[in-house]
Parts: sequence; structure tokens; C-alpha cells
Amino acid sequence: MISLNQSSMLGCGQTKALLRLRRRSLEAAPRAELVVRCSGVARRGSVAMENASESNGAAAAAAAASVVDTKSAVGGGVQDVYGEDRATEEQHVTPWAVSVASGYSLLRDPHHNKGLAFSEKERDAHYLRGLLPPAVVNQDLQEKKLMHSLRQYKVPLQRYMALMDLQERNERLFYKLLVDNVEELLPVVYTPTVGEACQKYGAIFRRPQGLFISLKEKGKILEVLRNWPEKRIQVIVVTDGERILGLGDLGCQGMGIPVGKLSLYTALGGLRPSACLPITIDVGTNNEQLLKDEFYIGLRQRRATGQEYLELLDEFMAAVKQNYGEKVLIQFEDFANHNAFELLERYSRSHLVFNDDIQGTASVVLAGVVAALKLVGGTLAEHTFLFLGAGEAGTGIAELIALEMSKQTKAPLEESRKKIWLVDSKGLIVDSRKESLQHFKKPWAHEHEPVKNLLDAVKAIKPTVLIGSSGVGRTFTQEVVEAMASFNEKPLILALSNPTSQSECTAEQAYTWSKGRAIFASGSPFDPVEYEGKVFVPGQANNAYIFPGFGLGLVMCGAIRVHDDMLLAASEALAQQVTQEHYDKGLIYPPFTNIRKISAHIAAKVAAKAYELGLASHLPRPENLVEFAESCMYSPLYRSYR
Ligand SMILES: NC(=O)C1=CN([C@@H]2O[C@H](COP(=O)(O)OP(=O)(O)OC[C@H]3O[C@@H](n4cnc5c(N)ncnc54)[C@H](OP(=O)(O)O)[C@@H]3O)[C@@H](O)[C@H]2O)C=CC1
Ligand SMILES: CC(=O)C(=O)O
Ligand SMILES: [Mg+2]
Repeated sequence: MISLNQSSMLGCGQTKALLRLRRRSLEAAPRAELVVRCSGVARRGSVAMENASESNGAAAAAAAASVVDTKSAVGGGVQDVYGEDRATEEQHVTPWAVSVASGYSLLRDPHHNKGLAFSEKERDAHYLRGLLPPAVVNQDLQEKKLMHSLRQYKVPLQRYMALMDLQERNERLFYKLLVDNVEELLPVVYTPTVGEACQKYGAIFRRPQGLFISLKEKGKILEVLRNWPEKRIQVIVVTDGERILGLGDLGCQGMGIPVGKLSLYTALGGLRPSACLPITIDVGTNNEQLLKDEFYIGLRQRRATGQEYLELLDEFMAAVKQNYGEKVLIQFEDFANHNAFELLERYSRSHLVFNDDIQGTASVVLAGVVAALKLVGGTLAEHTFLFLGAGEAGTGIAELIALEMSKQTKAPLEESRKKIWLVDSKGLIVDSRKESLQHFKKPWAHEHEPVKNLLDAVKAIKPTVLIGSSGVGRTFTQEVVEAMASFNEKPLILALSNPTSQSECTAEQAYTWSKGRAIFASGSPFDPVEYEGKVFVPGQANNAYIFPGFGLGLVMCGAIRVHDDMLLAASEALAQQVTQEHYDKGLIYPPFTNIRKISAHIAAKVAAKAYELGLASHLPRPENLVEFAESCMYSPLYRSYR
């Protein structure tokens, strides 16, 4: 028999096929999980047991031992992950033990708990009698009940907390809710509510949901990684909390962002929850309010910078590679731009790194713009772009649009860049400012006289596309939108800043001030708007469309590096999912309801590009990459336990 440990070394499609085969051959016998304990911390080993009943416990243990990874050495029945079996007598080792999750501990294990959905047979086999009330209900009914009770909460943060509790209690049910009700729940686990959750994270903190790596852990980051109970990590989302959405420095409380992003990796992209690791690097915070807050959960010091900061990051990146290998995807999220560009550059040749704010946002916005061409006409190169905000999102998007323009027109990149203008807090970026500009702004310093504010820049540049990426709310004023509408039949206006409070304008403002002519999308969702008897449905221009499918594509082909052409491929795949029906509603993105299908197409295009570029390591290349992506996706449906 092949162990689950062995099977998980296979491609995920093969693993699924194997699991199906096993399930059939064992006649869906209920499955118990081995729990490996170390100093009181429950560790899950992906090991199947033939039978967990007391009467044949010895046989079960023997069977379990026979199915564990071949790497396990001197007995123990557990893979020798950290070389303890090989340790000499002088070396310290971890006291591993093996036990079976059943009874009360099974109910308390979020990965395996099914609540009232445990069948009569499972209740007998797993010592659950009396621990549950008599009713047996199915997962659909559990979902119906939970959605009903979630809808009773009028305060979004209460919904957020209820969902986080569910994730901690019953992981599969949490993901089933998220997958089946994505449009309704996305604003709860993600922007805008996750922003409020981060602001109040200390006060609402109950149980840690990811790894906290602070300056205190300097020199022992590898050990900290080893404290995490899962070993086969495929995606890490890491933040240092310095630029959380448009809310600024939230220090250690930024943890809500990696947790939220990774729940989308699973719900929207189908990555296994156990393969996802949220991490917050705590180097302090410059947020005075948090430093004074008695409930603050992070280091109470101002941010480390320079050499001290980089040394911690270097140690972290080296430890990740050492512990999880070359192919773990590290997604940087919500770092401040003075670190974000440098970190991406620093590790892009040694690690599989992706900055969602720079690259994921670029890919999603390019897709929206390309789709919008069907509504506004012209080619990419025939449009003129103006950004409010020249940071990670703004310059990241600008660069990818310019790259795509150049590919289409065969013009040099410098020429394409001239169609794109950016405004920062000091005004239009022009050549006379070049010397004092941060390096990522320099390519956008075009010849022009100085312009101090957005309205004057709009009037001077006359853009066809206006993109907000400033993190400052209500900066697309009535005058700005009216100016856009005065020289564009259909102005394309994207207010990307999150959360809703920081959106450059609301959907209602965009439609009303443009007299119903704007094509509008925003980073955080807005409800449909009725203007002069017509209903306008605003789209959501958010990197959540891209990163789950993008990450799945990288993981499923075993990519070793991210390449710009993969971002273009993801963007193309997303734009192709916009149908005439969507265009008829004025949408430039497909609805999130179809996101798993969309993610499969994105993953397929990304993987295809990786194979083409020689950056994929899982060989041979599957013939049908869309089908392969779908076959890799995690299903939140309950499994039967033998
Ligand atoms: N929808 C989506 O998918 C995404 C949305 N975002 C959102 O975009 C926003 C910006 O993120 P990011 O680019 O990473 O942030 P950065 O801090 O890197 O960039 C912000 C930019 O906005 C400029 N700016 C700030 N205030 C003003 C102002 N009053 N007028 C003009 N420009 C101003 C800054 O100018 P200066 O350089 O002079 O300081 C800077 O260039 C955030 O709200 C974030 O939530 C980000 C990623 C994805
Ligand atoms: C969406 C996102 O990544 C941000 O606002 O930072
Ligand atoms: Mg972000």
C-alpha cells in the first residue's frame, strides 16, 4: 500500500486519483488520523489507519506503521522529518509520540471535526457517543444553519469573528461556506472587514492563526518554522504589517491579512489549507497609537530598519528554503514600498517569490483594462493612463501595462511608458523631479511642466483611464470625475484603494458624476447603483482574482521562479473569462461566483508559460492543464472516517 505521505509527494492530480482508488478499495472505511504529539502540541501526520477500534488497536498501529513514509527510520512510525532518529546520544531530540485522534480530541480538531455530521457508525468507531446530541445532520444543513446565523449579525466584525471561530472549529465547513457563498463572504474574510479586524486584532485576538516571527526570534527562525504543525507547506503569505491595505502601519496586527489571503488561496484557488502558512514578521511598529494600546499583541518598539531589518529577512528567507525547499511560494503582502521593491528584487533569483501588491494587482488591472477595451474601443496603446498613487500598486500596474503595450506594438518599453502618467503626493511625476524620486518612480518622469494636483493633471493629460492607487479616500472628486467625463464618452475609472473608506470614490459617485457613462470598478466591493432608472453593477478590481489561480499554477507545475510573462498570461486568462453577458452589465471582471473555474484557467495559463520558459519542474507536462488544475483543487466536502 502507498502511504498518504508518499502519495502527497506525487502531483496533486495523481494524489487525488490515488485517494479515490484507496477510498474505493477500502469501501469508504472511516479514516482516523494519527496525531503526533510533541511537548503538548498536536501535530497531524498524514497517515491513514486501517482500523482505529480498541479491539484491534495493535493491528491498527502496525498498519499505520506500515503506511508511513519510507523515510521513517528506527521505529517510531513517524517520518524522521528533523533527523531525530539519526541524532547521536549527545544531541537533543524532540520527544515524539503517536496517538489516535478520537472522542473529545477529534471533536476539538478543526481539520477533522464534522460536528453533528458524524454518522452513527463514526460515532461508534470514534468514541463520540454522548459527546454529541443524537441528531445527525448533513453538511448542507450545517451550512444553511450557519449562513442563517451569520446573517443575523448586523456588525461586519461580528461576522468576521464568527467565521474565524468556525475556521478554528470545523475547517471543512468553513471552506464550504466560503466556496458556496463567495460573493457574500468575501467582504467579510477579506476587504473591507479584514481591515477593521487588523485594526482591532489585539482586542479580538483569541488563538494564533499563523506564525509570528519577531526580532526576539533572530538566530532561531528555523526552529520557529519547525514549531508549525504542518510540514508540507506550498504557499506562505508573509507581511511585516507596515502598509496594511490603505490603513498604514498596523505592526503585528497585520496578521489578519496573510490569514485572509490564504483562506482565499484555499477557497478560490483550491490549495489545501494544510499547505498554506500565514506569517507575520514583527520588527516593531511606528504606530504610536498601537504602541500605547494595552491590548497590542506585537513588539512594543519602533520599527527596526536597515541592516537589522535585512538580516532578519535574510535569515527568514534562508530558513524557509531550508525547511520547505525551493518550490515553496512566498507571497509578500502589504510591506511598505521602501522595502517591498527591494525584497522582491533581492530574492527573485534565489526563491519563488511573488509580491501581490506589485505583481498581482498589475495582472488584475491589466485584465480589467483589456476587457474594458471591448466597451470603450481602441487598442491598449491608443489609451492614455493617469494614476493617482505611484507606489507598489501604481508603478507595478503601470509597468505591466507598458510591457503588454510593447509586446503588442513592438515599440520599445520606454516609448510605451510615455502613454502612462503618475501623480504622487507631490503632484505629477515629471522630469524636473527626477533627481529626488524613489527609484521605482524614475521611469515615469516624463517631460512636462510641474503640475501640483490631480485635477490639474487630469485637465493637462486628458487620460482615457484614471486609476486610483493612493490609499487615500475620496480623492476622485466631483470635478475630477466630471473632467474625465468631459473628454471621454466612456471614462474608465478604477478606484483601487482599500478598504472601502479609502476608495478614491464610491460607485455611486462615479456613475452619478459621469451621468452614467463611467466604466467603474473598485478594490473593495460596492453594491449596485441605480441612476436615472438604470442599474449599474460595479466590478471589483482586486488581486483576489489573480493570486489564488496564479499560485495554484506555480505549485502544480513545480515552478521555481516567477516571470513577468506569467503575470501577462494570468491577466490574459482572466480577461478571457469576461463574457458578453458581463459586458452588457458594464462589468469588466467576471463575477466571483465562478472563481474556481476562473482560477483553473489562470493556473493553466501560468503553468503553460512556466513549461514554455523552462521554469517548471513537474514533468512530464500534463496534456490538459485546465483539467489538471481542477483535479488538484481541495474539496471542502466531508470525508468518511473508517
Ligand atoms: N485593489 C487591489 O487589488 C489593491 C489595492 N491596493 C490599495 O492601493 C493603495 C496603495 O497601495 P500601495 O501602492 O501599495 O501603497 P504605496 O504606499 O506604495 O503607494 C501609495 C502612493 O500614493 C501616493 N499618495 C499618498 N497620498 C496621496 C495623496 N493625497 N495624493 C496623491 N498621492 C498620494 C504616495 O505618494 P508618495 O510616494 O509621494 O508618498 C504613493 O506614491 C492601498 O490602499 C491598497 O489597499 C493595493 C494593492 C492591491
Ligand atoms: C488587495 C490588497 O492586496 C491590498 O489592498 O493591499
Ligand atoms: Mg495587499
